[in-house]
Amino acid sequence: MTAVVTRIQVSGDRPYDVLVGRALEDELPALIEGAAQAAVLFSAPLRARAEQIAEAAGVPALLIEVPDAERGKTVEVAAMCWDKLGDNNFTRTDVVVGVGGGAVTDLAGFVAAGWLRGVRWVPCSTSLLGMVDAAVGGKTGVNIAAGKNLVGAFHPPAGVLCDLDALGTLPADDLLAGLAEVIKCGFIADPAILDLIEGDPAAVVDPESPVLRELVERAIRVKAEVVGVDLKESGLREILNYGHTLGHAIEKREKYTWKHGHAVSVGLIFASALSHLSGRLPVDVFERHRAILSLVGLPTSYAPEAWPELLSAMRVDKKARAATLRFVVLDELAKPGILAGPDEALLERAYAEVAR
Ligand SMILES: NC(=O)c1ccc[n+]([C@@H]2O[C@H](COP(=O)([O-])OP(=O)(O)OC[C@H]3O[C@@H](n4cnc5c(N)ncnc54)[C@H](O)[C@@H]3O)[C@@H](O)[C@H]2O)c1
Ligand SMILES: O=C(O)C(=O)C[C@@H](O)[C@H](O)[C@H](O)COP(=O)(O)O
Ligand SMILES: [Zn+2]
Repeated sequence: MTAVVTRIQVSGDRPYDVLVGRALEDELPALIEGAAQAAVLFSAPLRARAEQIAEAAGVPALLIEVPDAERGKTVEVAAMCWDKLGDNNFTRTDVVVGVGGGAVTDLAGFVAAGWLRGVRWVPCSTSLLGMVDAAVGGKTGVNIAAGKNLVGAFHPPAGVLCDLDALGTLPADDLLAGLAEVIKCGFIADPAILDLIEGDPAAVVDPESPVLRELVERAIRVKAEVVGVDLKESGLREILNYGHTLGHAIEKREKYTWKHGHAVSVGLIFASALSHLSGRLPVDVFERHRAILSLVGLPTSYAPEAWPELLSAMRVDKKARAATLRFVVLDELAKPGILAGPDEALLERAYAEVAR
């Protein structure tokens, strides 16, 4: 039987496809046509897959190993990669390939965006979170001391490969992290996602299950529709940041040792509490957040004493405008909006829902 490949188009000035399927490495040569060489960025756990992808590229490939997870998402690591491209005479027709989870593909995209002011790149996503979110939409970047993803560029890829075979080796906790972004998509745009998870929570953590594939494709479609009309986050794209204002603050406080998806999970409780306590979101939808995130085993609470530090970290969130904090909230299921400048008492009451 021929394996089915699903192609989801992302529109925009330079449209591209997100491919979901199995054994997708043979799709790479078409995406990098005209390149004389490829730089394949990867971290240690993905060495074997990176070598396989480098082999399939059909052009000489420079393998560049970077530190794993958030340790690789730094300006210093990006500079190390640029030095290697320079040493190997990378020109504008050459291509950067990222093989890994969201951390490696965010870095690879940033390296590509900076090199010669922008060369082609292809994320070969290997984590659930990467497939449904990080590899799609052209947000690339690194973390700095002041906060998460504060330096980066919008630089859409030439195409995205989401090879479901990779999920077979993904640690269970990282699969869970990806589910947080899938659940986010359920609340902001596609409630069928929530029904699927609530209907069969065991299937959603089985890398072989058709339910997981359906969730991957649904979440990608949500993201593709949004970034296809608002690449640079001038409006609509902000909805993808639901749960992230507090989530990023937690990641910073934890010195990036918490998984992004776990921090977003706590952030979703906070954002839904803010939505409800500001009189916008009915209580049942608010409570559904805690229920579904707990059902799959994601965290829903965080340290009570952390609030002052988190509030200060949230002030450098990209959605803030001058001193005004802005949050993505829900008015009802699948109806996101913006809450600008909530008073501190309201923020504290929402945090009490997290700190319990
Ligand atoms: N650019 C965007 O739009 C966007 C969207 C969402 C998240 N992100 C970023 O993505 C990052 C999180 O991504 P993540 O959850 O994939 O974490 P990650 O990239 O840190 O990967 C988590 C761990 O899983 C390992 N791993 C990945 N795939 C594997 C596989 N198939 N087999 C074995 N091990 C594997 C990695 O080596 C790492 O140790 C964060 O930095 C976040 O800010 C970016
Ligand atoms: O693609 C987006 O836009 C998102 O907000 C998706 C988020 O899940 C993702 O974590 C993104 O990297 C956050 O972007 P940031 O601009 O807040 O750093
Ligand atoms: Zn995210």
